Amino acid sequence: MRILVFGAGSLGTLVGGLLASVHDVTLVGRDRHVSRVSKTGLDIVGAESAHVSPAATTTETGHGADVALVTVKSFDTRAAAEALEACDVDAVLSLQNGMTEEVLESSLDVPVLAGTATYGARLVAPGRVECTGIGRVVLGALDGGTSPLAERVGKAFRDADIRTLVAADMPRRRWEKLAVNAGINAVTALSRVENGRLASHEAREVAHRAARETARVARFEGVRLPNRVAREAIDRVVDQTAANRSSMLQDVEAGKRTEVDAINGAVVDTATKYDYEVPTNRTLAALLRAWERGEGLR
Ligand SMILES: NC(=O)C1=CN([C@@H]2O[C@H](COP(=O)(O)OP(=O)(O)OC[C@H]3O[C@@H](n4cnc5c(N)ncnc54)[C@H](OP(=O)(O)O)[C@@H]3O)[C@@H](O)[C@H]2O)C=CC1
Ligand SMILES: CC(C)(CO)C(=O)C(=O)O
Repeated sequence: MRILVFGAGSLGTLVGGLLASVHDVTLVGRDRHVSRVSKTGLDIVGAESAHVSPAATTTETGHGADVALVTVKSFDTRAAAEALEACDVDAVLSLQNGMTEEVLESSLDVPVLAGTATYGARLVAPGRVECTGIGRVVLGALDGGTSPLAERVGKAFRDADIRTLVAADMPRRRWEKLAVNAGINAVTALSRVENGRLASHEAREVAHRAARETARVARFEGVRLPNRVAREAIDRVVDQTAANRSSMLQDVEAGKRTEVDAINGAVVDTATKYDYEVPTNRTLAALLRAWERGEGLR
């Protein structure tokens, strides 16, 4: 399968690198990284270990693919969609956090698959990516149901030994992941603690409230996500990723822009459509944006 990875940073480089062991992969990323990969190949270290030699470039122009993986940060999704319009790709799969597939679907006239990834990845140097945790990729039709395209892409991932589930209920899974990110990412970023600290702290109640608000908004959108399931998802992920510093905490510690707009901001924006108040998500989004617009970003 020909695979274009648009946004070869941490996650894109890890997933693209693993896929490169059996597929024709092209990484689209920034110059220092893709130049090193082109010259000396890619080292995958940590929980996964490999040396692969995918094609690597700074521009997507002129590249075709059976599927393009979108792995830019959520706030770069519209630019990614505009770039992919100029490419000859037959399908798109987002592995991003946040509700980004709608942006891709509105801009591109190819099928958009929904995806979530719980692998941990960190680009440690140009040409070198660390797998910080083996998780799973879950992918499927954006609106749910079975999809021969999703089955083909899922097989391609499994053929590369990537733990992959093809699911027919992506709407619910997306909203459940959003509830997890809305609760854990913002709370750990603002309190500067790893995920596991929430297990024994009153801040877990804040995460639960953000998740419950997200579940209510999901139900407004016609997605069956009970409050209990959202709350249990928070507790499960806090337990399973106890040592993780969430991606939002890592962004804050690095002085980088966060994905708050596509996470807590998306909950607020969607709730507003239904004239429904989500005070916890609104507060978390406001505090993170205040940090971003204050002294936060370097
Ligand atoms: N890292 C992880 O462990 C996981 C990440 N995710 C999600 O995956 C997504 C990506 O995260 P992550 O990999 O950590 O982020 P990164 O910032 O490491 O990767 C994104 C990369 O895309 C590059 N990029 C953006 N626009 C372009 C462009 N037009 N052309 C070429 N390169 C471009 C960025 O460069 P620049 O920074 O210079 O703009 C950056 O190197 C996020 O939504 C995140 O929440 C989900 C699960 C796990
Ligand atoms: C699930 C969780 C919270 C794991 O850290 C995550 O997706 C992230 O950090 O963005």
